Amino acid sequence: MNTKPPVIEVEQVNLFQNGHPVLEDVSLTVNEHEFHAIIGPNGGGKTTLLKVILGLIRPDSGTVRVMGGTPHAMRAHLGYVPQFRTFDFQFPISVEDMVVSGRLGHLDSPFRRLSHVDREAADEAMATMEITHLRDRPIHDISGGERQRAIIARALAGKPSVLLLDEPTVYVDSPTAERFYDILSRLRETMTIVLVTHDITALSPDVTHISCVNRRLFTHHDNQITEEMITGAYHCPVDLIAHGIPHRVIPDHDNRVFGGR
Ligand SMILES: Nc1ncnc2c1ncn2[C@@H]1O[C@H](COP(=O)(O)OP(=O)(O)OP(=O)(O)O)[C@@H](O)[C@H]1O
Repeated sequence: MNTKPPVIEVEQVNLFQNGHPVLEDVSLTVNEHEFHAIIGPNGGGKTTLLKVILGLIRPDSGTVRVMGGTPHAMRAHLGYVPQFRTFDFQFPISVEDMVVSGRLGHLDSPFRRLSHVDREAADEAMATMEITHLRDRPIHDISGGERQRAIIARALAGKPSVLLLDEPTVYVDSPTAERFYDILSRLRETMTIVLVTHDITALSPDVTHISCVNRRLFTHHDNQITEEMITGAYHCPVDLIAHGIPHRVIPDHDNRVFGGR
């Protein structure tokens, strides 16, 4: 019998921002080695939900547990890849400097210098993300796909058990996204992956579970996007055409249905 607690357990979370509900009665369970995609429209609450899981935002009610503990106590197990646009790629550092900065959360004292253990973890992360050959290049001087792999390597340098990614494929073309998903599928052998995206056409076929969030959360316990989930979360009628990789067509919004937000 598996007695391990779920990797992530969100129970009946409600959260308001400026008096407006952003998450309403949200519950989500993610188990070890799942590749869980959270989809939903812009402004649906995807980033907020990730920040609640990370312990960066406290919900107004409900509970969040990470590997049975509080997000704060378990933060060393969490690797976070924020949205691409939050990084300043004009900053004058090399790819290696950027990746090794992912070790800073592991320094037990502000006076401890980076050790060979930190350097080795950064080397391993660069090898995993296939960017070792770029290590000395300035981050402003590499392509969008290479930058994307560098920010993920930075999260991997912390040796997380869970990798949480916010819109990781938003600035890359589809061959680059496919290569990136191959790497994520390999990573799932050693960690749990949670990915949020508004782009449901770009989802990996290796995703094991899909949830759809638009203030409320709808979960489907396999990797199919159902019409119910999309209609419930996007508040619009949707025709779904499945070809292994889910595809969808969203007709014009019906304002009578859409009026909710
Ligand atoms: N700090 C904040 N103060 C006020 N409102 C906020 C704050 N953070 C988020 N919101 C609001 O909460 C809602 C959800 O935002 P969130 O960024 O979580 O959505 P999202 O699904 O990640 O969107 P996107 O796909 O555009 O990144 C939005 O209406 C947003 O304006």
